[in-house]
Amino acid sequence: MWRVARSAASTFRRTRRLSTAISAPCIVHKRGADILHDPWFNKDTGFPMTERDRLGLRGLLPPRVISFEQQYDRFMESFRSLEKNTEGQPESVVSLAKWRILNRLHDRNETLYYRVLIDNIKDFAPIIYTPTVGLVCQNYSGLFRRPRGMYFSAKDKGEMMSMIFNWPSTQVDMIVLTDGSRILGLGDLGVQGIGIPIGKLDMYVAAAGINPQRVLPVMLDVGTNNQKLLEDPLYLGLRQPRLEGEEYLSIVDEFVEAVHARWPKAVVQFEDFQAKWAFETLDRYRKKFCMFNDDIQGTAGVALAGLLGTVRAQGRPLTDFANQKIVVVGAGSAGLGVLKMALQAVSRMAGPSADPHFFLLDKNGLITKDRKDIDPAALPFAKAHHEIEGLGLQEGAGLAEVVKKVKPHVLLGLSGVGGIFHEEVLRAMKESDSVRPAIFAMSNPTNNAECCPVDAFKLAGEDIVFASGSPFANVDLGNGKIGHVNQANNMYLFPGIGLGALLSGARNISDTMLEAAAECLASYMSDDEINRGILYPSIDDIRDITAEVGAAVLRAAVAEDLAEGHGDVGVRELQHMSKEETIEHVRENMWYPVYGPLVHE
Ligand SMILES: NC(=O)C1=CN([C@@H]2O[C@H](COP(=O)(O)OP(=O)(O)OC[C@H]3O[C@@H](n4cnc5c(N)ncnc54)[C@H](O)[C@@H]3O)[C@@H](O)[C@H]2O)C=CC1
Ligand SMILES: CC(=O)C(=O)O
Ligand SMILES: [Mg+2]
Repeated sequence: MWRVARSAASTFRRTRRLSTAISAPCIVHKRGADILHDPWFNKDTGFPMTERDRLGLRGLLPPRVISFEQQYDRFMESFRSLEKNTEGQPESVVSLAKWRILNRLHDRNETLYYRVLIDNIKDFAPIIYTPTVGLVCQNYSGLFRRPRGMYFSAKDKGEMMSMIFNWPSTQVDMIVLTDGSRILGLGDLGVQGIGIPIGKLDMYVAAAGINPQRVLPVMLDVGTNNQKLLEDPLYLGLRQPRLEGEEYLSIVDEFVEAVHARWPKAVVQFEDFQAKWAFETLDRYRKKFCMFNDDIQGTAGVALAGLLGTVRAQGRPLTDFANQKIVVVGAGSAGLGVLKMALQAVSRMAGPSADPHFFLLDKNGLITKDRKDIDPAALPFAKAHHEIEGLGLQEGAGLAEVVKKVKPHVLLGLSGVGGIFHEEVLRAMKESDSVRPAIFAMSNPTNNAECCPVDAFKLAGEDIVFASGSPFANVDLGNGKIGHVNQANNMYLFPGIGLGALLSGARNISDTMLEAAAECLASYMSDDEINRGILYPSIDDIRDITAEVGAAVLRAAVAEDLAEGHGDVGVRELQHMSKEETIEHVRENMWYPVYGPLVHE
């Protein structure tokens, strides 16, 4: 069950390993300029003379050989000068300029790109991931220079089984798939949503050490209902309304079959699908192959780990989670996923007859059993009349009224609506029944956060525990005190879920595996950190936490008899590994960017 222990010290913390680390030779089927134009193999000026001779590169590069470390420093220098030169310019201009310089490196030399990303993950995650990735998706058609990933459109019906063989890599381990229908809190962005699978897979490479030659970002373009995009002459996607019903599902089915025909053991992460398709596809496929929905399941685990942290921050035993009053704002894929997992945790702690104190609101206010046309997925969390009449609440009550009357321990936003935790709501949280009220403004990107931390600490009090989905700076509370800002983002779990599923060779991803991931994250923080309001590890430790989460998921898959083994490591071997050996096994399987010798075949 839920433990509270500090894990072994980080071994991955901001290590700049020697570029001379020994790496197995890599076979290339190209020569000359073709290699320079292939970011998987390109080393730019870093090709040693022997390799230049071997691969027909002599004369195609300036004569001096530059070391990997020099190339690294040169890139970081240009990045820092860009920061300096763009000082004072609007934030969106600066963010896009930073994204461009990183993207150019990504397009040119993946080894160097992933090395700078891993070593500077805290600075670069906000560029390749939320919030800047949202801006990139919004401007995708204008920013487009060259494709990345694969695009399957409604016009490709009947062709996908052969199209999948157009992907140049022989092996794919990890796929992130979107239909672009709900990109962060930015709505339907159609084909432009491809930026999200790309950003998520960058996090897979950086955090989980998945080999970048084995990842595949995928856009399933079934049209868009975004009128502005349909009218934009530069829009790069299908100019038609979204497919619905069976027509829609037949496209997803065909894609899924094609993927599994070519790579039967690939793990598929569904990302940023609108709620109805997020739930429907999860139900449809989760027992059939190794997939999960990050917004429903990854978010749930991260939120639950944070919620358990807030119980500890109140100085209460974890079992007190069953008594926490939690108001969740947003009844979509993320909000419902969180409540479902929280309900399972309460049932485990207090028994199946437990009566959790959850309150759920959507755009029409408090959801009760009186709601007409209630979403069946929200029904288990809808309040009965007798549960709220004592509080003077009724169907559709507004957020401020609910917070004033419930005095919740936790206010958690997954609504996608920026600023919805306004002054009246935040002041009401000051009257919470908790000694450390918790405010989770989890919507992305930054402008869609339900509130900003400065307002939260100012209006709800300095004792709050605060988390947001996108990164914000800590708040200076004066008198030398700091209001800690946590980043409650599924990035702490999805890389470990995917990696653990992959290395176990799991047939599918069970609730037990997901619970193991959440439990691992929850138990990662020390009491001292929790008391200081720190609920999640620093993103600098993302490889370390991912190794532990991956091992927890792998062990859960083995224990549940879902594992089939991976590569030359069979189930029996996995079964005999201790917890520490499993963590080590996961670490050893993480790819790390170094220039290995290239051999032409
Ligand atoms: N921090 C994290 O790791 C994650 C954050 N998110 C964020 O959560 C947000 C929602 O995502 P989904 O649940 O997938 O979206 P969704 O579209 O499925 O659900 C949004 C929900 O918010 C409700 N809502 C809209 N306006 C509201 C209002 N004024 N008051 C109360 N409720 C309102 C809607 O009725 C709906 O129930 C997005 O901004 C997304 O970026 C999602 C997944 C992970
Ligand atoms: C973080 C994430 O998955 C989202 O905002 O949709
Ligand atoms: Mg998402």
